[in-house]
Amino acid sequence: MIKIEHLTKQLPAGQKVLDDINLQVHPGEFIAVLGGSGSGKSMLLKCMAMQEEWSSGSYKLDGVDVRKKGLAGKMKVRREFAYLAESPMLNPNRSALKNVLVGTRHQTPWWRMLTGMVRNDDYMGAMDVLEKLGLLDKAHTKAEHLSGGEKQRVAIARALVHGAKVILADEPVTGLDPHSAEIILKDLKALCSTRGITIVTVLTQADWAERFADRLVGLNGGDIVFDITGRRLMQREKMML
Ligand SMILES: Nc1ncnc2c1ncn2[C@@H]1O[C@H](COP(=O)(O)OP(=O)(O)OP(=O)(O)O)[C@@H](O)[C@H]1O
Repeated sequence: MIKIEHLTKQLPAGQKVLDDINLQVHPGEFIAVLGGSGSGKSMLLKCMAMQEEWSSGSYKLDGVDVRKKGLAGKMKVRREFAYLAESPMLNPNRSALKNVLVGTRHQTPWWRMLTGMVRNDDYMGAMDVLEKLGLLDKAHTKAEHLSGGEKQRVAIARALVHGAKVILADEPVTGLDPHSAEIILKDLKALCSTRGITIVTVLTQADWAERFADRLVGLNGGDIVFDITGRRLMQREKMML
């Protein structure tokens, strides 16, 4: 379980971007983070990924306070969590398959990053995941020739192949056509139910969140203004964002 207590993120200029955030996330949950522009959604995900320093607060993963563990704690988060940026960081000159296999800096030994060498078992595992995400026919296509939605799915496949237990996805469907957006959200949802993967995702459109998420967390000005079971938002709740 992920337990965040009193997370505050203050910028050097003094502005509090996140203010006393308390959040518990259970394994296999699908949480959508909603909020207006500048409400702190991306910062929350980056703090959860430990890509941003916390100003204060405690961060426990299965009872272990990772902030107190220093570098070892950060490495645990980097190993177990995958942070998916809005535009996935793929090597444009490598195929979808190679991007999945080679992984990112924190997921892969340096020699594999350099040489791109892989073992047969890894190859089969990656093809398996690509197939499950409907990308088998794109496995050998260079990343630069993939659509935005396909790139997102390659990033999801990469996270899975490298053993992520938690996926933090920042606006994974922004800019995609409705069909591609639906495929991605269905894939993410299926990962929760079939593999017990935990998903925390920023969604800018409330209707996607209402349809797919188990829980809706609303942010405004760095505060959580609601934390409710996934359902249609009431007008009053929409006004809080
Ligand atoms: N590195 C930074 N330096 C200065 N200000 C920052 C930095 N990162 C974030 N901020 C500020 O913190 C606030 C929250 O940013 P954040 O990116 O989390 O917003 P958001 O809710 O994701 O917004 P959007 O939907 O527009 O992406 C904003 O006011 C933003 O300008």
